[in-house]
Amino acid sequence: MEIFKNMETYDYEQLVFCQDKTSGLKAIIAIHDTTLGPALGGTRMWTYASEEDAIEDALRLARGMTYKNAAAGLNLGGGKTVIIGDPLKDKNEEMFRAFGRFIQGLNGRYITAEDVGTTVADMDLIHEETNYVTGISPAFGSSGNPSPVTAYGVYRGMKAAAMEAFGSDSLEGKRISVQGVGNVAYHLCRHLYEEGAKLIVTDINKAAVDRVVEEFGATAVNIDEIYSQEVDIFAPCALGAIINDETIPQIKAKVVAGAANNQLKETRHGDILHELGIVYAPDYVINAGGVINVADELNGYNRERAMKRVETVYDNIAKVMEISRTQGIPTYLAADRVAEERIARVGKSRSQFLQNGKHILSGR
Ligand SMILES: NC(=O)c1ccc[n+]([C@@H]2O[C@H](COP(=O)([O-])OP(=O)(O)OC[C@H]3O[C@@H](n4cnc5c(N)ncnc54)[C@H](O)[C@@H]3O)[C@@H](O)[C@H]2O)c1
Ligand SMILES: CC(C)C[C@H](N)C(=O)O
Repeated sequence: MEIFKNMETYDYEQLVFCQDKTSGLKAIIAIHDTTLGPALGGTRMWTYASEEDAIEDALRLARGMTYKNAAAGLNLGGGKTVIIGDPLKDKNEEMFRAFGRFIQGLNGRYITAEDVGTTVADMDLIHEETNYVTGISPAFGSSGNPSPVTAYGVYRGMKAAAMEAFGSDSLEGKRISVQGVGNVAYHLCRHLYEEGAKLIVTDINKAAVDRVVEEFGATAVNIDEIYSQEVDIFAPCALGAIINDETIPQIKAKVVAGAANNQLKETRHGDILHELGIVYAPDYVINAGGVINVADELNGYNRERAMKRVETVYDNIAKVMEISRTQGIPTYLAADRVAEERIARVGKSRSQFLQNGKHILSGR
């Protein structure tokens, strides 16, 4: 892999490799763009097939956070970490504390939070070493686990996408397939069940499936059967790249709207959905509830204020749909334009000099 060439293609600022032999920490922090502010993005722990796969995932996810934070109207840049390892077997206290010290070394350029494979308890360990971490225990005045809030945002965004596709944002009686029923999707299923939707679910974890079958009357299907279900809405809530050449021909849903990051394997798959008339709610717009919530901690966490802001996911999806419709472009492209225009606009005004007390001459 030509790392610098790859970084140059999408203009990444920084890639940090963190190694700690005692704890077994092998982490990669990717900082994509800090035009709008410090890079905020979660830490994923995953068993990658190769170091290259881990680097690629960190880079892709970090860029996604730049767009997510920009489109959500946050004054934050984009970054992400991947820790190489099995979250069920390889975690230890020293690992997260060592990682916390690496984050501290970046002096606020990167702020972390949860992602797949990490928990509030892990964030609390990081917090032992640095303040640049969010999603820590409410006992510290923090917002805790972001997943239920992400789920609420996805639910609201799904309603906005339904409005576009069906002319009504009611999900009552809608058939909705959900791929992966983990932290976010469990709460999403609860909202959908409470509104009267019919759920069809799958997961590689049987216990997770059983829970939503028992609690929300969901119907379970095999992993590879989820794409071809006769449903109104398909909600990808596991990992990325699941909208691809193999899956698109199977999809019968009129709407794709879910929590997973990087759902389109390639951008051309967003073009194909558009051509087929399938309404795609861009992943980083619809799943921004969690980051909106943890970002509020930077102002001293206020749940009411944070939840008010999470409500904007509905409006943000509606806006992207409107741009797509009026300009005749796919929704993923409409979302990219919203994010890129904001970064360009704000970046331009931030380029004007503003005394910040750290002028090079001030120490003389
Ligand atoms: N947690 C958040 O607040 C948040 C915020 C924004 C985006 N996301 C994204 O949403 C997605 C889900 O996040 P989460 O926190 O719920 O993670 P999670 O690990 O709790 O849930 C993911 C679920 O998907 C299942 N899964 C994995 N591979 C699968 C497969 N091939 N088929 C079916 N199921 C499979 C897992 O067993 C797990 O239950 C991720 O892509 C994450 O990056 C999460
Ligand atoms: C900051 C977080 C809550 C990050 C979250 N995992 C996301 O992808 O948005």
